[in-house]
Amino acid sequence: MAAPARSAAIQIVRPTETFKGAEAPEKVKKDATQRLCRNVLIYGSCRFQDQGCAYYHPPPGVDATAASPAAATAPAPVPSPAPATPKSSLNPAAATYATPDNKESRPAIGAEHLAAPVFVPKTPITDTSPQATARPPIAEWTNAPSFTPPVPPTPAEGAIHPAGLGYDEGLNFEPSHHDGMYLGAPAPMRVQLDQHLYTAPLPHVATRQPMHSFFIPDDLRRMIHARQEATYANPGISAGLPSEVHVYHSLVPLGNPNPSISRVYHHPAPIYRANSTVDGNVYALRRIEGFKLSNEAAFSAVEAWRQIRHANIVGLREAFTTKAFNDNSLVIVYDFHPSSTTIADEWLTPEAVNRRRQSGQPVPERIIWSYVIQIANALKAVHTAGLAARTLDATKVLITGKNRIRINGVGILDVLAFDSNTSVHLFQQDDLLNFGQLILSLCCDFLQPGQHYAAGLDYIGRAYSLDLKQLVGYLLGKPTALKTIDEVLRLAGPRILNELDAIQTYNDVLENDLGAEVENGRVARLLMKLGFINERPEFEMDPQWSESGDRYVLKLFRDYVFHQVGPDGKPVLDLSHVLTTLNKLDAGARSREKIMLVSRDSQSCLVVEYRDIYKCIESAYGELRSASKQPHHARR
Ligand SMILES: Nc1ncnc2c1ncn2[C@@H]1O[C@H](COP(=O)(O)OP(=O)(O)OP(=O)(O)O)[C@@H](O)[C@H]1O
Repeated sequence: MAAPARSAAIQIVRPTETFKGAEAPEKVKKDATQRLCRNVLIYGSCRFQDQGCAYYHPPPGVDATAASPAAATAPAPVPSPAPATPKSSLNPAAATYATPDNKESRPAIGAEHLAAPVFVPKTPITDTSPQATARPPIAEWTNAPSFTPPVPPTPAEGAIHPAGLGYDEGLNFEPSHHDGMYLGAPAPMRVQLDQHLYTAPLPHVATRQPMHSFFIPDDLRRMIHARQEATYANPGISAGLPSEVHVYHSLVPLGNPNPSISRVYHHPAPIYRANSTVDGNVYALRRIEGFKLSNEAAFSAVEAWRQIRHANIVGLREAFTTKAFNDNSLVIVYDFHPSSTTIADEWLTPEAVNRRRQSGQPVPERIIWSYVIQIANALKAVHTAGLAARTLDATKVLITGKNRIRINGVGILDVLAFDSNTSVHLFQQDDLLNFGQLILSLCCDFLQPGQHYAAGLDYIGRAYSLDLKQLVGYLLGKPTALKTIDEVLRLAGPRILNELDAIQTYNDVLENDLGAEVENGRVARLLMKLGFINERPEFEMDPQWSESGDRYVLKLFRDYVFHQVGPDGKPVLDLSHVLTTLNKLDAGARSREKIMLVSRDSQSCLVVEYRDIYKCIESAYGELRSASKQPHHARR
């Protein structure tokens, strides 16, 4: 086994030789043998220079000071600085080791110390003061069935987290479920972490199981995956479609590739997903088949629509005519909203209507108000810009994500049905009427086309609130100069606050999830660095590179994180331990928390601070990175 480097704050713990052979009480010898801890190291008193606290004390009833007075009374002596190994990034001046031996006679630390029997503390240390009296009798120590991770001192005693391993105020971790020993990780010495480095869920969004709080919630993850698939999935070459249209390529039909004449556009109007060669983004291309431009001025509205960027409107990017489809087509390019549906698909298909009838549940009023407010918001922006939506139809309102709606297909009728003689005010009045009909169709799925809306309003008055009935009645009322979107917003007033509240609460949830993902991203970067370093077969002609120097610490750390075993020898797959540890390491530049790393053969034991492991990673990764940048001839 390769020797670790001597490093600052890496204390190599060596068992005392205070009691040996016949001197050791029988019980203790038996216990030590059972634990594969050679000699009588459990009597050893190991003191750490940095914090002046002891991990380990002689058990009661055994007078360690008789054999080694210095160990019990004096703080750990500081050895003279050991020379650093050339590649260690750590400060050799702080290298020390713990032994109760007289400091004058202590040899300089060396690799041979790593072969010393492993030091495995076996009982909690709750008080390091000499006044401590409430210690268990020796029989309890030696008859302990298995290793019990020590309970760290209270914060007052050593600024150590009282909850012990597996807990963290910031991350709300689950406790570790195993009480067996971690291979090489028995001592959860902790200092308070920098809380700003951890994402704490807000109380009102922290209702999930703690482990789930590490990761993005399932429904959100599924939604994001579905969007990615809808954006990037390649179903192969679509027959009959050109390979390129203007600056767009890789066309994939959305919906019916050969639609009949659209109810809204009065032309066949297929829509395609396509990639832009200009910016690489994905767009939705609406093609109006058989369109012949008769008046250049018809395109004037396109520029006005291009200026409108609104959360409830599908953004229009550009429009052009083309013969790429072997006909005269108008193509209007929109933002692509992957895996979206429409209000018609969601609520007005015969299946959806049947489902509602069977369950006796109409479309919930909460959802209807949300749609009302979002559409009103969009229309306010459109009308304020001196435009009219003209396509407010259930098939042309996209639902993207959770309840977000966007008016789709804006600008198409401005080109198709260009009419410079009609005042935009009339089109805006049409918008309000279409708006009312859309809401009416959602509330009353029994209404037949052409049927008077009075029956619908009656039903709304019974099944929904009077506010909604009043609003729909207003929208469906006769056009007048006073009928405006502003009045609609006034009628919806109090409900707007509910919507605002819902949006902001959802925003909190998403920000919280984002925070967890930011940490996961940092952990992923850390793992990548460790992956570059650990088990590297050879570097700079040195096959032992990843096993020696700072890298040895990283190897032990990797084992500490991932390769722990329980007392029964079974692998411990404790995700909270992995994430806690890696998060601490990521915050490691400032963390003086110590952990104990023990080699697989239990012959080496290192006590290191997270910041030192951090330095080891930075140093080893830095070596790799500078070597990777060297020109070939400059390398050995
Ligand atoms: N901008 C867009 N981004 C992503 N998907 C879109 C976009 N616009 C439309 N879609 C998808 O394309 C599907 C078809 O839309 P389209 O407007 O052609 O519906 P339709 O019911 O076939 O309309 P029509 O009866 O007018 O032909 C929609 O259901 C929607 O899922």
